[in-house]
This record gives sequence, structure tokens and C-alpha cells, in this order.
Amino acid sequence: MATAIANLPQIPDLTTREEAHKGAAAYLQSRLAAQNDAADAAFSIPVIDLAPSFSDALADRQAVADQIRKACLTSGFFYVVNHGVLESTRDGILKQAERFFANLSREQKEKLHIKHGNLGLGWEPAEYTSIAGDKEEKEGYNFAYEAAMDPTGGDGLYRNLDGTQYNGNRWPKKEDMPDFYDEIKKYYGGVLDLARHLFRLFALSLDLSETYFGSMTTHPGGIARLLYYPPPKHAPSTSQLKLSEEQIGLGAHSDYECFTLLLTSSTPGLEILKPSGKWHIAERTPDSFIVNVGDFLMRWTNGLYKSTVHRVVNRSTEARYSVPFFFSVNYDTVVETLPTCIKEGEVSKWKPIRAGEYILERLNATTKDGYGFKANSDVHVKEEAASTA
Ligand SMILES: O=C(O)CCC(=O)C(=O)O
Ligand SMILES: [Fe+2]
Repeated sequence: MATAIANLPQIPDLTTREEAHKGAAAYLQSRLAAQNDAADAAFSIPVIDLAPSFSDALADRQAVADQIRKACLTSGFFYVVNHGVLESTRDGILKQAERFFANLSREQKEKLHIKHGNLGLGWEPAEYTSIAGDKEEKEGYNFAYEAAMDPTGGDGLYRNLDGTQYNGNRWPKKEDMPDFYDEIKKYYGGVLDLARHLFRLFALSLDLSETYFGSMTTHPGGIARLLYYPPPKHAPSTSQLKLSEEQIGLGAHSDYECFTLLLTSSTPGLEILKPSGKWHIAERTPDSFIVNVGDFLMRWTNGLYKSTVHRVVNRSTEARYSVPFFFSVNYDTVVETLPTCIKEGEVSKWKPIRAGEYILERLNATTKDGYGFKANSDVHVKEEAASTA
């Protein structure tokens, strides 16, 4: 089957910016246009019990890794249970999300606005960004790795998306949100531990040594978001495919990083694109995280692991909260095809890319003029005209 994925590498010498903007858009369009009804039969989102993955016996860990591989080859999505992140920690972060959006005044939020920095960190009002050009209802608060939140303490070598050492986080004032940072830190530490554990399983699933990704995740990229999806004025029914403007929470997209760990409140909303082009409404599995492969892992595995398109539509009459955590290798790592994912005679479908540079360009693509959160279009347009003249 010829798809735009197969075509991407044939576009010669794409810059990182071109690949993050045009290449990613072409991939999205190719997935949205797919109509492979037959492949829906193999599409499932399994619930994977992680308990045996904490066993001392390699065979137990490998058995879990094999289940992960199967999911990544098909839907690219799976649930994990018995993952080790405490219920109090998960409830805690969802409470902070509710508190952040309900209790902070517009003025307090404005001070944290993502427009004050170039990394997309802080408060993200609905109208400021769009992941695929739709009008979106979501409101967000984004924060990134800092060594103080890393249970290992980090290695002191953190580099942000733009290559600087500055973490860029914009925290509310302590007096405005007492305990907020402590709750975030507790949650962030929990999902970071889980992400590193999962990465060892991903390595086993790809016939690599279990510690293969260890040295690349010593100061990992990990943006997390608190997301709020208000109940729509006119809630769409589950059978309604065409959505009006105020019904899209977050537009159709694939994630950028290695994989995402998603925690949600009890209100459903995540919809996952099946090979037929129909949307699968993800059920909520109690005490689980939803895990999905991102574009990095897809390119790293030369397309073997699927980075599947998804979107959010709040079809209920209740507010929805979610907390995705996007796990990336250290942003200064160059990602290129894994040795076990390229057979003799095969070529890499993607060129090597530096993680942070690519993710920053994907984030920039969500802003109005595509030039970033702090963008001043006139200046950027002139810069581009000068550089292409
Ligand atoms: O809110 C959700 O359930 C999913 C969010 C998501 O897909 C994202 O932020 O990339
Ligand atoms: Fe996503």
C-alpha cells in the first residue's frame, strides 16, 4: 500500500522545519484519507498488565514487552494497569488541573501566558494555538522537565528544546496556588519513573538490550500538560461524525515524541483513528494510563511502530480534564533508525534528526503564523523572505 509515509523520504533534503511542518501535515492527511476497512479487524487497544514487568525474571519482562510490540504494530495505543503510580498521585494532579482552570483569575493566568516565552510553556488559552488548524475548545497549562522533579536528580546536563539550559517553566505564585508545585512534582516524578520503565520494555520489544535507551534519557525531554475541555454548548452525539466549530476539543494529530502517557478524568473524549478512517471512541479503563506511540518512535523504528492519529471531542455535558505526558529522549539526542529495525537491503525512511529541534518546530507549527509562541509575523516573514532571496 503506497502512503505518504513511504513517500516522505523521497522529498529531498527537507530541513527540520520543513519536515516538522510540511512532512507532518502530509502524514496527517495521508492517515485521515486512509480507507483500509480490512485492517480494522486487527485494530485493538489492549489492556496490558504491567505487574509481571517488575519481576526479576527476564522472561516475565519479555512477555510484557511482547504484548507491547503487538499493540505498537497495530493500533499504536494500549492501556497499562498495575503501573505503580499511586491513586493518590493521579487524583492529586487531576485536582490541581481543576483548581488551576477554575480558581486562577484571567489576570493571574495572563501572567503565565505561553506568549511570554518561546517554548510553549505556561498557560495556553484555547484561541492561541491549534494543532491542525481547527478552532479548538481546549485550554491548557504546559510544563517541562526540571531536574528537581526527576526522582534520579538528573545528570545536570539538561538542554531544553532550543538547546539552552533554561527550563522555561512558568509556575503560578505560591500564594495563588499553595501546594500546586508539590503535587505537580509528585506526579511528574511518578510518570517519569514509569516512562523510563516502559522504555526498557520498549527496548526489549525491539530486540534491543533492556538498557539501550538509558543513556539517552538521563535528562529527558518531557512536556506535560493540564488540559481542560469545557462541556460543549451543543454536545454532539456519538454517532455524529461531522463536528461543528465549538465541538472540537483538540484537532486530529499524532504526537511528536517517543510515547505519551495519558491520564484522564472520568469524562470520555479521546477518539482514535482506525485504518478505515473511522473514529474509535476510547473507553476509560479504571486506574489505567493510555500509552501511545509518537512520531519519534515511529521514525526510530523506520515506520514499524505506529504513531496513530487521535483527537479529543467532549460529547458529554460535563467538563473533561486530562494530563498527557510526552516522553522524549534527551533533547540533544539525534534520533536515527534503530539497528534492529532495518533489514539488509532496506533504507531509512527518515533522516536523522535532533530531538529538541524537531519538537520545537512541531510546536511552532501549532501557532498562528507557524513561527512560534512569541512570534511577530512581520519580522519572521521578512526574515524568511531574506533567507530565501
Ligand atoms: O486530552 C486527551 O485525552 C488527549 C490529549 C492529546 O492527545 C494531546 O495533548 O496530544
Ligand atoms: Fe495527542
